[in-house]
Amino acid sequence: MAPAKVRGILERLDAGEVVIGDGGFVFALEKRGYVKAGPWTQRPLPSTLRQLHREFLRAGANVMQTFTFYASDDKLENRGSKLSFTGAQINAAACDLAREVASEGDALVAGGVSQTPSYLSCKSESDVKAIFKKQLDVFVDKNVDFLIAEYFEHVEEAVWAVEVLKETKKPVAATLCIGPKGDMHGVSPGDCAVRLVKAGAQIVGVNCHFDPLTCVETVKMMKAAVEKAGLKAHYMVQPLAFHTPDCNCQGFIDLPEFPFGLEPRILTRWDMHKYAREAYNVGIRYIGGCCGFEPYHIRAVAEELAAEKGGLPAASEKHGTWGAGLEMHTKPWVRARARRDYWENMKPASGRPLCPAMSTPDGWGVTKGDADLIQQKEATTQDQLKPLFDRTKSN
Ligand code: MET
Ligand SMILES: [Zn+2]
Repeated sequence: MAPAKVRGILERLDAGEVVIGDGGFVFALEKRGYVKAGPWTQRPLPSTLRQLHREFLRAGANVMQTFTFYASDDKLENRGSKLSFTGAQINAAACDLAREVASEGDALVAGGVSQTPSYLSCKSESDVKAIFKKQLDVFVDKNVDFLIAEYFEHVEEAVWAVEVLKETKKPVAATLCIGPKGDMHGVSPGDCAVRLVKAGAQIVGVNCHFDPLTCVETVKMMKAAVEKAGLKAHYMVQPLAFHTPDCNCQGFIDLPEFPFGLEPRILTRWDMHKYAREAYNVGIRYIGGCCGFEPYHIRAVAEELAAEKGGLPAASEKHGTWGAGLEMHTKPWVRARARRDYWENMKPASGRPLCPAMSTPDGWGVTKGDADLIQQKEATTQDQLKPLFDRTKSN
């Protein structure tokens, strides 16, 4: 049960407050060796999740998202996973853990649904909605504070998700994983946002797939279109913590480094200051992170917005704004870096000889409606992989 005194998401946003989101769970847990890239969510992970939620809370996050990314029954069955847990069990455990940690601070619990293999495989609207409904039943039972439809490449599916989530009467946020070029069917960010608001989402924006400033730019386009249509909404952004200047409309999924070689692209904490300020300046008030975001990235967002938030997060005790914590460093030249203008102007070297600054995205251009994207339940065989390997070689 939610403690009565915690103020809701709309109450906070309506009052003009900044709400800080959490970070990238699937990527963080994959690196720590607890989830597999692709299926991502496959089982409850009590102690690991509790610790990660706590780290984001300590870093200043006001929202604990349930670790339910891709935890719909159709995705869990996907690609031959032999699972010992049902979707309902995984979703319920995720809600309990998020609530346990949220109650340790002033945080809210958000139940999340994401795009489904059923949609990509061209199943009907009612089939896809039934998948969302199953996850939603658990979120209602566990009384999450609000709902997020996140990581949708096609606005049509996101609208279906919002329509289902709305039935609960809980606040609904919707974020697409798109950039300025729009969704995978070519619908512009502005049109996507208008459709989501009309479907009933009170908070709209983007998550994942692109770097922070590209995501902020995309949400700015959404905001302009929603306002032009005479509608009202709150805005939200949860970008990657990777630089993606070379991406096409499919975002970082198309980069050759995805998902196991992205490290050289990670944003520094100082890049995060710039992101947080940009997002705030365009009027976005729910500011968080997605893949690549570690707790220290969220701490940087919270530090940049400390004046607006009315204070620093607990984790800043070990940091000090703009490197102030270096005052006690052993080496004098490092102590000399305990100041804002040093970190604000420092250009980090990549340290990687012979590496290009940018990559060429794969650009297979496969999306919903394309036979190659029909999802299967069986594990992919070597025979099925071979033509894919060959195609990559010829690119
Ligand atoms: C691939 S996007 C993943 C979003 C999810 N909220 C996570 O952080 O894990
Ligand atoms: Zn992500």
